[in-house]
Amino acid sequence: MLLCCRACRTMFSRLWGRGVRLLSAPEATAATAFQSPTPLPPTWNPDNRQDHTIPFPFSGASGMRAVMVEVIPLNIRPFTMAPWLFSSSQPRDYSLPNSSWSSEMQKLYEHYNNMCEVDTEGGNKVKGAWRRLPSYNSCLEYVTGGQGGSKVLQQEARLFTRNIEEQGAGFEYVVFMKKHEKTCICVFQPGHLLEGPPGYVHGGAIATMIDSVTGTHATYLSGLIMTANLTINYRSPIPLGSVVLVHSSLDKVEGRKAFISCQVTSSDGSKLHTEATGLFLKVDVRHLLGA
Ligand SMILES: CCCCCCCCCC(=O)SCCNC(=O)CCNC(=O)[C@H](O)C(C)(C)COP(=O)(O)OP(=O)(O)OC[C@H]1O[C@@H](n2cnc3c(N)ncnc32)[C@H](O)[C@@H]1OP(=O)(O)O
Repeated sequence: MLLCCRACRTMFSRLWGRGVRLLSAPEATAATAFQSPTPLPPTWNPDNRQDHTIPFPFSGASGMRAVMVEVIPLNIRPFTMAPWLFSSSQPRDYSLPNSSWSSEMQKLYEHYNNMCEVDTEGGNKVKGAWRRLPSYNSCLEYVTGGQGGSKVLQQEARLFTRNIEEQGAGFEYVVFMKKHEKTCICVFQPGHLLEGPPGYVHGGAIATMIDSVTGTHATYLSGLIMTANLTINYRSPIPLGSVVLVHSSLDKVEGRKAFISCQVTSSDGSKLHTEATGLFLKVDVRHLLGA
């Protein structure tokens, strides 16, 4: 599906949370080459996204760009957002290593990354049990497309955990998802701006990471979700600048509800810092829009 007009966007908003994935530019190019029954509008040019800016009259927001989406009829659905919808360049993937990462953080990243699915030179994928989840600092705009009911989320909004510009000062983390066991693991290095008690991480920052990791996990499992309940027990303080693991596992799914449990441990797993349980409810995009 090419998001090029009001009808497509309306369809996209209806499919949101039911296995919709935005395609990357190379994927979109391949899809149009092999699957599109009709030629794409001349405005579609993945190599120069500035050229396919199109008017977006029904929301009042001009400059929306066309993107490709793919509907994936699987139980576990990727939920890759594409902030380049609003940008002429690829967004920064915050889950990739940077110079602030300690050697321990880097080592753990490589440990899990080496077990991920990889692309080979021939274009084939070598299956790995894990998948690194990319992480961006902004989400795309949601539209209802309904008459008079469209609402656009603030373009200036930024994901809470990714809005500290100084590398290493705030939340440095990467989430990996194990495909078949419905578990996620996050390697987390809390920076000095997350202080609570002297030298230790603030409980709210720990709660934020737990909500983010379990919420991301629930999103990949169920689509669009909201946290309904989070119960946290703090067992031992987390030193600032240390590296910890946030383990997330799906306990059960009951209708719209996903029950997830979580433990924050030292990097070798020997020390329990925090444990939590969360309830996530699958919601319709209209819930976010207050419709
Ligand atoms: C890819 C990037 C990912 C980034 C990840 C970031 C994740 C961050 C996630 C968040 O932080 S979300 C923000 C914090 N959460 C909120 O602001 C949610 C505010 N609450 C609501 O919007 C609604 O209350 C909610 C969507 C949670 C539920 O409203 P609904 O109208 O959809 O559900 P309803 O009240 O009809 O209840 C449905 C069922 O859930 C149960 N339920 C609802 N809230 C509950 C609760 N708090 N505790 C226990 N059960 C609850 C309720 O009893 C009922 O059970 P039964 O079906 O068995 O009768």
